[in-house]
Amino acid sequence: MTDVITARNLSKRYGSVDAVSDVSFAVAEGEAFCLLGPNGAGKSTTIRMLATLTRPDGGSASVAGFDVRRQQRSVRASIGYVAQSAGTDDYLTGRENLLVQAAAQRLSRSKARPRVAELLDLVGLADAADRIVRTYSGGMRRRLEIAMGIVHEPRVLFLDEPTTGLDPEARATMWDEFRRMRIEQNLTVLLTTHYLEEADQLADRILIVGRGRVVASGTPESLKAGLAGDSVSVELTNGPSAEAAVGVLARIGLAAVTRDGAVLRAQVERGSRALPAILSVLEAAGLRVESAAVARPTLDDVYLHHAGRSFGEAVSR
Ligand SMILES: Nc1ncnc2c1ncn2[C@@H]1O[C@H](COP(=O)(O)OP(=O)(O)OP(=O)(O)O)[C@@H](O)[C@H]1O
Repeated sequence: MTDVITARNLSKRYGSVDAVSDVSFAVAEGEAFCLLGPNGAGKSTTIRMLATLTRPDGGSASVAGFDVRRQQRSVRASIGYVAQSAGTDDYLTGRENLLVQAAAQRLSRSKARPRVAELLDLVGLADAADRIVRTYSGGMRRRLEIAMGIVHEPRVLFLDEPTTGLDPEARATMWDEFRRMRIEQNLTVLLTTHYLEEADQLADRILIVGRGRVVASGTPESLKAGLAGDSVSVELTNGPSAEAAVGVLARIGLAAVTRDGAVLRAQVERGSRALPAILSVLEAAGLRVESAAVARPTLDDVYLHHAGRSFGEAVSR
C-alpha cells in the first residue's frame, strides 16, 4: 500500500519550547490515522507543518507525494484542512457557505451545485441546508466545516480536534458521519484528538504524543494488547489516605501504582485474583474503600504506561 503522508524526524521549536521533536510516521492510502495527546502535546503544530501552514525547523515530510517545504502549492491542492476553529459565515445558509467555498476552490458552477448537495447529504445537513448557520448547533457547524474542507475532493483530510467542545450526543453523531464520509469519499484522514475514546472509535492506527514526542504507536487493539493483564482501580473514601495506600500496596508487591486524587490504579496479571488481596490489605491498614473495579486495559492505561502519568492529569495540567 502506498504511503500518502510521511513525516521523518519532524521538529519545531518555539523559543525554548520543543513543540514537536523528532516525530516520524507514515499514513497509508485510505487510512484514518490519529495523533492522540493532551493539550500542548504538539498535535496542531504537527498537522500545521504537514498542511504547509507552519515551516518545520528540522526533518522532512511529504503529503500526496509532494514535499511540504518545496511543493507547498501542490500539497495544498491535495488536502482539506479543518482547523480547531474553522470559519463559517453565520449569516449565510449551510448551502451558501458550501457554494462560497466551492467558488474559492475554483469549482465551476455546474459542478458546484451537485457537489454541495452531495456533501449536505453526506454530513447529515440536507434538511438544514437552507437555514442560516447562526441557527445551527455546535455539532451541525462542525459537520458543515468538515464538508467545506472536502468540497474540492482532496485525497487527504486533516482534522484538528473535530469534536472538541461538542456534547457526547453530538460527538457520537459526528463519529457516524465521519465513518460514512470516509467510506464514500475514499479519504485518507489525519485527525488529532485528546479524547481517548475518539481515537479508539475512529482510528485505524494511533500515534500517542506527549510534550512534542512520540510516546507509543500502533492500532488501538495492539496498543491495548501490549499491556498484559487487567487494570484495577480503587477509590478511597478520602483523598489524602490514597498517598498512604500507595505504600501499603507496595508491601504486597504492587509497584507501579498511580494515584489520581482518591483513585489508585495498577496493572495486575489477573484482576479477579488481585482485587480481594488489595481490598483486605487496605482494610487491614485502616483505609476505607469507596469503590473498586477491574477492567481490560484502555488507551488511558497505555498512555499511563508509556508517559508515566495519567491522560487525565496531562489534559488538566
Ligand atoms: N505560534 C506559537 N508560538 C509559541 N508557542 C507555540 C506556538 N504554537 C504552539 N506553541 C507551543 O507549542 C506546544 C505545542 O502546541 P500545539 O498547539 O501543537 O499542541 P496541541 O497538542 O495541538 O495542543 P491543543 O490540544 O491544546 O491544541 C505548546 O507548548 C504551545 O504552547
